[in-house]
Amino acid sequence: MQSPAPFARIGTRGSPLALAQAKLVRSLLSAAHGVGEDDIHIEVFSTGGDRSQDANVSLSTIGGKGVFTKEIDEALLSGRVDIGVHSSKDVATGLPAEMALAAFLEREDVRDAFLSLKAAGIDRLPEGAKFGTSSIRRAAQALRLRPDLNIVPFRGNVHTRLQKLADGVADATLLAMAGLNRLGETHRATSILDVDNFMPAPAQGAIGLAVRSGDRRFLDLVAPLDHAPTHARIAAERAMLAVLDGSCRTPVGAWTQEQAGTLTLKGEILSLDGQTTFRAEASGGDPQALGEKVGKDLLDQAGPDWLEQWMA
Ligand SMILES: NCc1[nH]cc(CCC(=O)O)c1CC(=O)O
Repeated sequence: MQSPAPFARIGTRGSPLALAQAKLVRSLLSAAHGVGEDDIHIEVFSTGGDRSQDANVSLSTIGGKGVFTKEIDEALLSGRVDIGVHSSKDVATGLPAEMALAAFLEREDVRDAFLSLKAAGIDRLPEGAKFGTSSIRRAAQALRLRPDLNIVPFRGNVHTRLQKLADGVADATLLAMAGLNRLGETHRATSILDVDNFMPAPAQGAIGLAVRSGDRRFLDLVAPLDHAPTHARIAAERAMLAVLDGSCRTPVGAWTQEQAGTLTLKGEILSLDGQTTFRAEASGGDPQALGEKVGKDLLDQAGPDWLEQWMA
């Protein structure tokens, strides 16, 4: 006998952070629609990003786009799951027309944390200290302040990285406060970094829900979970990133504030060594137009060949 179809099927990665996020979405869906949590299934997928993690391969080597989402996207489009739950910053710009990031939960702390068992802040690290990060944005921002730092590759889920820190693989690292908070590991942050020196990744700290664009039932189902101010901020930051080509080889930071429906978006692009920075800022009410404006301003400042010049 075939069991009845569940109310909804959620697709997620299997890391503790991804599972915590999927369970949060399940409980919110359950409350919003008055259905039991056991009627909302969580399906776990291993993505290319997860599989390459053990080998400590850098993400830029794998080649980026959707490396943490591809298998879930495919399951969504083929109808194996109905809702993909993602860290929005891991979702590529330029999604296929058949799928959409339809809702965003209220954004967590957008900032990065500094973590070290040896120094109270980045300025206190000894000359040439090992700075663990596989994020080209974090590496460039750290090198901008401390060109002497020795950047070492640092991948794996949050707990793996905390263990590597304890093992002395690096003297310090940066992690998103959002991830630490969602895992109940807030206390692991040595200090929280200011957004001017450490502008977060576009869309950092926001859980995004992907659904099939034409599937009215699930569009309606996730709608009550959408937090409009977060949605607007993420839309602006993703529009900016799309203009910059969304290359994961490009250090990009973004930070949006919202006040009474007006967004202010700050963006920056950096050279890999952190020694060149371009910044732009604008305000407006239309997230898409605002993001495109700031993105184009950054491209104009840097010149059309900036990618090639800096990445050569
Ligand atoms: N690529 C890993 C990743 N994707 C999203 C988060 C943090 C959670 C978030 O931004 O919502 C992290 C870990 C980190 O950067 O520390």
